[in-house]
Amino acid sequence: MNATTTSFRSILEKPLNQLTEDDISQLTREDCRKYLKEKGMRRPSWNKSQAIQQVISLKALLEPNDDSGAGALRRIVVSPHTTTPRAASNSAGSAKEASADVQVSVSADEPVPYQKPVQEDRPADADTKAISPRNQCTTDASVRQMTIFYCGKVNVYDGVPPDKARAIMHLAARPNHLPLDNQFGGTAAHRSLRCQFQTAGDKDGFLPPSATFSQAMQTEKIGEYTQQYWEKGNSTRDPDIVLRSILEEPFVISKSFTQQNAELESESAMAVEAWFMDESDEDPRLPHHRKPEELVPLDHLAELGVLYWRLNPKDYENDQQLRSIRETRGYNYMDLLDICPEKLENYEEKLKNFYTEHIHADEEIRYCLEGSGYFDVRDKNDRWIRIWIKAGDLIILPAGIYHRFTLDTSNYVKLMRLFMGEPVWISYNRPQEDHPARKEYIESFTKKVGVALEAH
Ligand SMILES: CSCCC(=O)C(=O)O
Ligand SMILES: [Fe+2]
Ligand code: NI
Repeated sequence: MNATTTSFRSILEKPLNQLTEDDISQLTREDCRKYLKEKGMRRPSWNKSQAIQQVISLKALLEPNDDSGAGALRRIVVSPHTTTPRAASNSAGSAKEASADVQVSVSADEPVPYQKPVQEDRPADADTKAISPRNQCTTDASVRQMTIFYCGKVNVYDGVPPDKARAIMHLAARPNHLPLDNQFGGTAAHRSLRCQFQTAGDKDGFLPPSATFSQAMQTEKIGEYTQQYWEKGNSTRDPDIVLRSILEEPFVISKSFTQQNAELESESAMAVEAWFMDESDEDPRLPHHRKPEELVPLDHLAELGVLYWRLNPKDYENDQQLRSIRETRGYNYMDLLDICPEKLENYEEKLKNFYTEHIHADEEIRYCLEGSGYFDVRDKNDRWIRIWIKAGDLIILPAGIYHRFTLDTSNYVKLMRLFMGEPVWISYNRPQEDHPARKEYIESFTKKVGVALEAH
C-alpha cells in the first residue's frame, strides 16, 4: 500500500487533484450525498452521476489551487477568446472589481481526472416510444454547472446559461448591486459569495477553451439582465432568492423565443395559465376555477420550484431551444406518451393513478406537444394550484412536490417525458412526509422561500 492510499480514510477525503478514475468509479451515490450534505449542500442530487459532478464542483471550489497562493480561489478568469484554456489568467481588472468578501472563481485549467459515466438509455415502458436513445449530455461543451458558495451554504445549479452565469458573476463582483439587507445578510464575511461556472461533462477541465469570460463583465447585456430583473417587480430582498431567481428563471428563455416569433403570440398568451382550484367534486376535467377566479402568477409557481418554458412544439425534433434545455439540464432520456384510449394501454387505470396525489424522488418533466391537460400542484398552504398545459408548454415539477394530472375536456394530450439518466416512473402516493425527497423539498422550500413568501 502506498502513502497516498493509507492517508485517506475515505475516497472523498482525497484532494481533487489526487482522485483517479478508479476512485471515482468506486464512489456510491450515498458517499457523494453524505459528503455534499456534510459540506452544507441542502439538496444533493439523487442521481449518482450528477451527485458525483456536484462533489467534483464542490471540491474544486473549496480546495485551494496549488498555484494561486494562500489557498485563495482563482479570481474571475479574464481573457479574450483564446485558443487554449491555459491562456486564461487572473486580471488586474477583475481583481480590482472583486472586493475582499466576494470571491468569484472559475476553475479554468486544472485537468480533472474524471469522466462522467456514460448512462445507457433504457427503452421506455410498453406504452411509450423512445425517440432519442442518445446520451446527449456527456460531451457537449455547453453543459454548464454553477456552484455558488454563499452564506455558508453550497448551491450547485445545473444548466446555467452563460449569460446568467455572467449576471451572477457580475453581481458577485459588485456586491453593492446585491440588495443586501442586514436582516438577511449578516456580516460582510458571512455574505461572502463565491461562484464557479463549469462544464459538467468536460473531462479536461472545467471550462472549454471557448468559454472564457470576457473582460467586459459589465457588458450592456449583463447590465440589462440584472436591471430587468429588478424592474420586473421582484420584491424579495433576500440575496439567496435573488441569485436563485436569476439562475432559475426559465421564462427568460421563452421570452427570447417569442421575441423572435413576436407575431405568433401576444404577451398574455405567452405565460402558462394557472389558478387556485375550487373545492367542488365535479368532473376533474372541468377547469375548477374559483369564483371569482384566482390566477397564480409564474413567479409563485417558481417559488414552489415549478419551472416553465414556452417552446415551439411544431418541430420539436429539430428545436434548438429544447435541445439546449435538455443539454443544460442533463435530460438525456426522452420518450413520448399519447394519452387517449386507443394509444395508452390500461388507459382508465393509468389516468386514475395520474390523478392520485403523489410525489416522485426525481423531477417530473413534461413537454406538451399536442392537446392539453391539467397538472395540479399543492402550494405551501396545501391548496391545489391547477396548471393548464397546452401544446408548447414544458414544465418541470420538483422532486417531492405533491401533484396529480388529469386530461381536460379535450380528452387528449401528447406529452414528451424527459429524464436525467435512466427513467424512474415510481409514484409515491400521499402521505409521504417521511420520504427523503419530500423532506428535502419541504426543507429547501422553507429555507429558501420562507422570507420571500412572507413579504407578499
Ligand atoms: C402522464 S404525465 C402526468 C402524470 C404524472 O404525474 C406522472 O406521470 O407521474
Ligand atoms: Fe407524477
Ligand atoms: Ni409574487
